Amino acid sequence: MADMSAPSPLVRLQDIRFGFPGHTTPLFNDLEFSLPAQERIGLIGPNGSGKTTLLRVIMGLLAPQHGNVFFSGSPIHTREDWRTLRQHIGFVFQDSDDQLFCPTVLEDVAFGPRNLGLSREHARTRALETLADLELTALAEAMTHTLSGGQKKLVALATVLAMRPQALLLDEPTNDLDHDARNRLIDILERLDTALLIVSHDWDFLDQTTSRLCELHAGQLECNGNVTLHSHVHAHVRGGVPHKHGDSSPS
Ligand SMILES: Nc1ncnc2c1ncn2[C@@H]1O[C@H](COP(=O)(O)OP(=O)(O)OP(=O)(O)O)[C@@H](O)[C@H]1O
Repeated sequence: MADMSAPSPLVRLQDIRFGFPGHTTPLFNDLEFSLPAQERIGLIGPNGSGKTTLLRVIMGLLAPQHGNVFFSGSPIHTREDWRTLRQHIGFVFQDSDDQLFCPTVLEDVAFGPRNLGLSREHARTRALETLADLELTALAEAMTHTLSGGQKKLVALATVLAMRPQALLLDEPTNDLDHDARNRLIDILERLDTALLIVSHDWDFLDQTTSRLCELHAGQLECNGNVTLHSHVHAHVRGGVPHKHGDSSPS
């Protein structure tokens, strides 16, 4: 019997079917997924399996042909519902240029808080705090278009964190990052208490930042059990990809 006292997951996908127009087979079929508060999930799957598309469905950027998206236990129906979800779930795009559109870094990072209704001054303070947390203060007045790919990625993360989200969806966050920036990102994510859903082909990064893996394969999502005490990545044959598993799984 369901535990009625269990808190609702932050995000839930119920019975999702989605296909792009013109494609004969849907990308997702009867897909189910839950992201509980503070859970850290790595989303893996072959190229073209639909990982980015899944993040876009969660954010309401693509509408499924069937099924429901829930935020904190409530099904999303209206534009206002989507607005609420987007205020609490931050999406860091694969391409930072899709995320950064203001002339300066500070303006970009203050944009989200302004949208949440904070005053200009409060939004600026929030943006500066967020940049300081990420050790990016030196970039505050920089023109966004002059940043390197790695700097843009961290600033894109700052634009989302400035909104104090309950969950972060990150699409291939280590692309464009050199070794130091990648380590900085790992440190930053470790310090957060938000839920995480990270799409990545970087196994080592997922091993360090997440505690469960979900694999997209043939339109379905398969998630392993909790991996909290003992986890490792190895070349276990499941869909031909390495995966992480917990004590309960056979090695
Ligand atoms: N706007 C679109 N219109 C039509 N087809 C699309 C569109 N966006 C993606 N697709 C197709 O949908 C499938 C899934 O794409 P998606 O980018 O979600 O996969 P992915 O798992 O993130 O891939 P990768 O690991 O290569 O980043 C691919 O076959 C892709 O070509």
